[in-house]
Amino acid sequence: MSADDGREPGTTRPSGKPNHQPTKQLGPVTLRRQQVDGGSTTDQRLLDTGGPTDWLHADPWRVLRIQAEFVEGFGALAELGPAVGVFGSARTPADHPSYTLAEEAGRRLVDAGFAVITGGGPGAMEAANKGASEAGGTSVGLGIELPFESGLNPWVDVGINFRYFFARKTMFVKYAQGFLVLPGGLGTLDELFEALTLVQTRKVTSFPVVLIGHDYWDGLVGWLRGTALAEGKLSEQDLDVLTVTDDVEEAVATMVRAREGRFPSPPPRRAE
Ligand SMILES: C/C(=C\CNc1ncnc2c1ncn2[C@@H]1O[C@H](COP(=O)(O)O)[C@@H](O)[C@H]1O)CO
Repeated sequence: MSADDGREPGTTRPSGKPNHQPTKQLGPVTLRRQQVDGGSTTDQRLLDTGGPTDWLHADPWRVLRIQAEFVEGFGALAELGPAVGVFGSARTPADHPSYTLAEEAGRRLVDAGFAVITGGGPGAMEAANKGASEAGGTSVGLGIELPFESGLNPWVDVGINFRYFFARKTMFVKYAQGFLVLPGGLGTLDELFEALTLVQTRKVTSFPVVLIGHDYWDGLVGWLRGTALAEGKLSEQDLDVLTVTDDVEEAVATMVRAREGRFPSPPPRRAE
């Protein structure tokens, strides 16, 4: 519909075409015949609170929610400073050695000047947030809306709740300079392999990934080297960023070294 034909945009128009079928123009999208919703106007649907709400959940509108997640995430984390992501099982109980290691990791990372970013959930995430918060550092939780809602753990001091995994995952890799990965299941493996893929494809550079716990991770690393690498499915270089240790202090030292490599002292200012 043209803007100068005297009719409200997006409403029914006699076109002169067969049967004067209603036409609706939504930006670049044209709808005709039964695709046009019952001839109601935009403001009518806005004010008619009893009306159908399906449009709220339509994919084109979902884009705005997705966009909002990026805007809110970028806004909340813009001034975070150097940070490390800590990942691990949501099911790690508080009396498990992995919980203690995650807590120690959170604390040591803060002592080394890092903010700590986790998935904001229970288990290893909670432990890392606890260590970071108790050490007086910045304890970030990027939560995810799940059908079995567990909410942000109580040790998250800066929390954002995401609906979309992909928006949340962007925040992890954008704001963390490396990952410490404790024993975990599918969620942890997803986060681990996303980081390795982004390094392999040079989407992120200088991004150390430290797996904590030889007993848990050696089998996986052995398979990556003995099968995936041996059969040419990845290259030695792709695994260069990956180390395994039982020593949290060493894991944090790896992050510090990477930070020093990535952020050398700034060049002297030029005289004006
Ligand atoms: C399973 C339970 C709660 C799940 N709650 C979560 N909250 C936030 N983030 C989560 C949650 N579950 C998984 N994640 C993400 O995946 C990683 C852990 O997954 P895993 O399969 O447990 O290894 C973790 O790093 C999060 O980013 C009930 O307790």
